[in-house]
Amino acid sequence: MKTQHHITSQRPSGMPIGKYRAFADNPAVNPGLSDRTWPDRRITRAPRWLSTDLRDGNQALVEPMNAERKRRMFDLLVRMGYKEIEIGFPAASQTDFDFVRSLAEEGAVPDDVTVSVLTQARPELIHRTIDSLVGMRQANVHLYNATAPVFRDVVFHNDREATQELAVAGTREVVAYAEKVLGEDTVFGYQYSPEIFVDTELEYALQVCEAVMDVWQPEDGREIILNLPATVERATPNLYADQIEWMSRNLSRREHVALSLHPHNDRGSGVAAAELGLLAGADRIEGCLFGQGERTGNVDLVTLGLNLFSQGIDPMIDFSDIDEVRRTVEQCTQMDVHPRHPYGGDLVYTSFSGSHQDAIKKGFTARAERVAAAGGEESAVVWDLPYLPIDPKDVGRTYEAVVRVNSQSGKGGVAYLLSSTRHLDLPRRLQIELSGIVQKHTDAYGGEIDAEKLWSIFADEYLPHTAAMGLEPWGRFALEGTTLTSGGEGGEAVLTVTVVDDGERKVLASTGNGPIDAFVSALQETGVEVAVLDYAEHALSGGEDATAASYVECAVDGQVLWGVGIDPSTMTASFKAIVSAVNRAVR
Ligand SMILES: CC(=O)SCCNC(=O)CCNC(=O)[C@H](O)C(C)(C)COP(=O)(O)OP(=O)(O)OC[C@H]1O[C@@H](n2cnc3c(N)ncnc32)[C@H](O)[C@@H]1OP(=O)(O)O
Ligand SMILES: CC(C)C(=O)C(=O)O
Repeated sequence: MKTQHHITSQRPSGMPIGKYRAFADNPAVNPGLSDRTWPDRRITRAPRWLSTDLRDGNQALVEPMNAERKRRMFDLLVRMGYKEIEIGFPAASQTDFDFVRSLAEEGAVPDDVTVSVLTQARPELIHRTIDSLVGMRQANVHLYNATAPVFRDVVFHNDREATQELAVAGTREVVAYAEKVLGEDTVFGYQYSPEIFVDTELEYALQVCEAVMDVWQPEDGREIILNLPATVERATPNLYADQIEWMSRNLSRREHVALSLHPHNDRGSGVAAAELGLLAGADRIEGCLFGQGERTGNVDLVTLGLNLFSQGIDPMIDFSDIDEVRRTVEQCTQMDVHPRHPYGGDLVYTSFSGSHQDAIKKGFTARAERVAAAGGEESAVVWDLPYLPIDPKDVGRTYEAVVRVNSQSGKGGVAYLLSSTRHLDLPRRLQIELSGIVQKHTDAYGGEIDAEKLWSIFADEYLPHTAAMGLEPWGRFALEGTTLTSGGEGGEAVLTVTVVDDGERKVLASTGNGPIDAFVSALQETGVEVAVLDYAEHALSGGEDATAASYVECAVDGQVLWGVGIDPSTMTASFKAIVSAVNRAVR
């Protein structure tokens, strides 16, 4: 046999790559830091979060949220613990304006929450925006204008000076109008975003931000939020981190600046960009739950928060009922969260494949032992489970969905499902036998075997006389009753067994070293040769009428196979298990 070392069949795609340029090659946007510090840093605490679900998220919806859906989203964000919430673009529509007014008039914004509203740098829009805030306790106006060359040239037909002047004049207008309109009761703050920051020449972006700061005059107790958006994500996240570190180093009055990130996800690396940007010195992140937002979305606040959680860092946001969060977001946005979405998707804690299920099952067993050794103190034992980066229970998921069985599954998954839903702890060789039986079903019918279906397959195979799932009883033998008396010669067990053998009631009497030995001898009277090879049992529930499960591996006329019995009496459960094995052998 030859071994293959290289795949050599790749060929040029023929796609028009000549149209594109490497972003990193532009020295105006790539600071080319050789002394960057972010790669050696660690994130040790949560940043300030701003949810822009009601603005950037909302403006990206086919059908923007109505007042009722906006309110439901707002209340969710407050419940989860977001302290900065962008509640809309009040100048965009009457719905947005009225929503802001309703929050102000109903006093619906908790004292520790600051709302924010977005506006273009156009006086009439600024006025309308600030008018919406009257009576609000704490509010930020967020003003933006695009600063990147293609926007200056193509969209605004403005040179650098005029673009900077738009930002400066807009800021002046905000300050002047807010002073005129908002009363003493409103704590008023300001945020500026050079939109399309990532494509803007860095020196120029810095210059515009400085000019805006000169108007706002940040100082102690008067911060400015400077938000540096990856309006369209354009490069690998390390480049965004370099840009952020460069800005953070070069901004004057840095101690009065809340340096904010606003990543989008066009290249699918919004989360990575946000995390590297934090390492690079940012203080604050703007995003949306489950990454709603323009095109491929804003950065996902759920993933960012739970990424922190998985590292033992408090996200300062409550994700303990992730399904409720997801349901509310789906209702409000009328968009589905993908089943594979990190942390919140339907399938993200689920394993179908055999080796994963096996490892998870072993992981749960090992963890239970460690927790027991720690005196039952769950949080004293570090989470370290195969394939599960966080404990699904911590976000309100049950363990039932962790393992789902289909044609890719093995014994571990099948055993896990029976154990978690029916509390049956099958011996290893029985797991292997059952897995083969389940595999035949999945091969024949495809699809998933859920817990109910698995139980019906199991009951039909091993418990044919249990009135489970309305299954037809089958099998040569049915056990009607047994009477055990001890005290035979030499302390032998003396047993009377009543069975129905192919429709005929038989009363069999026998003796043996113990009840099982006597039962096997009784069956021999019917012409069946049985030897018990292995035996296991456990209780199924606590209390006086605890039900027992018995598993018996038998050689029946030379054929080795398992039987299962369930009965309130351990002894009867083991007799039933032997009958189960015999019936299976002669089926
Ligand atoms: C990256 C982002 O997400 S930015 C936020 C974007 N969100 C939204 O736009 C949602 C809400 N927007 C709207 O409802 C509308 O755009 C409105 C009500 C604000 C304005 O509507 P209109 O007056 O009809 O203008 P329109 O949306 O077409 O805006 C384009 C004009 O605004 C100018 N403009 C765009 N952005 C800005 C800005 N930040 N500051 C000043 N002027 C701007 C454009 O240059 C253009 O001017 P022109 O007509 O002289 O060529
Ligand atoms: C207004 C700004 C912050 C924005 O939404 C963007 O650049 O994506």
